[in-house]
Amino acid sequence: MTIKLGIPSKGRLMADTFDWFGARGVTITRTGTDREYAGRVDGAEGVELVLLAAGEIPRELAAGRIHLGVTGSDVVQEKIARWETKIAPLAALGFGHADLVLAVPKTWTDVRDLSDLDAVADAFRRAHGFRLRIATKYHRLVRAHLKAAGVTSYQLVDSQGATEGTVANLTAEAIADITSTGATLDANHLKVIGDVMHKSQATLFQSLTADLSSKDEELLADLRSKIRV
Ligand SMILES: Nc1ncnc2c1ncn2[C@@H]1O[C@H](COP(=O)(O)OP(=O)(O)OP(=O)(O)O)[C@@H](O)[C@H]1O
Ligand SMILES: O=P(O)(O)OC[C@H]1O[C@H](OP(=O)(O)OP(=O)(O)O)[C@H](O)[C@@H]1O
Repeated sequence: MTIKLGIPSKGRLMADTFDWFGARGVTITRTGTDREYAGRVDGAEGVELVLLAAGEIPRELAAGRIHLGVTGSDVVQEKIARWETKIAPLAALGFGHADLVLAVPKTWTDVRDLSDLDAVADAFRRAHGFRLRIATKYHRLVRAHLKAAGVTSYQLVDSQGATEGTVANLTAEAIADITSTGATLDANHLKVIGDVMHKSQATLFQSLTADLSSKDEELLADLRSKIRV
């Protein structure tokens, strides 16, 4: 019996997660070659490391295939319908900060907030015969935010990467994506409008659906007390 701990398999999110656990006396190390997705956990008994793409950790938590997982709060809320019923946040980890924002061309000087966008979107539809396109991979979060703001004349077009480029490529009029420094938006001549739709950061989550034997409950309680969450 082990507790399965899902950690992002690459990049800053992986390195910062290793540091966060290390600072609490739980040492995570990769084993094998650089390209081998294997590792070990020392300092807590019965914890198995599962290295996963950050974007897949929400699904694994919701399905109960891992007990604990670290990923951005944005991907959990985006990928899992009624996420609170399947996944519980245990601790915000203080890194991986990113804001989900809506952005339009800087040349749209009259558009500063969502009510301006709503007006432009209606005019766009009348002029072009189709709805203004917003490129994003955050469909659920963007739809919920625009619905709450009463914006209806738009369509989402899926973009799984390089989203800020879609406006110059003429496949969208606006984008919704995460930003941290703002450099990518700026380089692509875009400006943020309206409020931040979601403030994301790396978070330790617990699955509410994973099976736990009584031995697992003990292992989990031991790990949680060591990392103080
Ligand atoms: N520039 C950034 N600054 C801070 N956090 C970021 C940034 N880009 C992505 N993230 C965060 O990283 C997490 C993973 O994002 P995402 O699934 O897009 O991963 P990715 O890096 O594209 O990985 P993959 O290539 O494996 O899909 C998200 O929670 C997101 O908020
Ligand atoms: O505000 P900034 O600091 O410029 O960061 C924002 C960029 O970072 C992420 O992209 P990433 O580099 O992960 O590539 P992606 O476009 O393939 O998702 C995100 O999708 C933005 O494009």
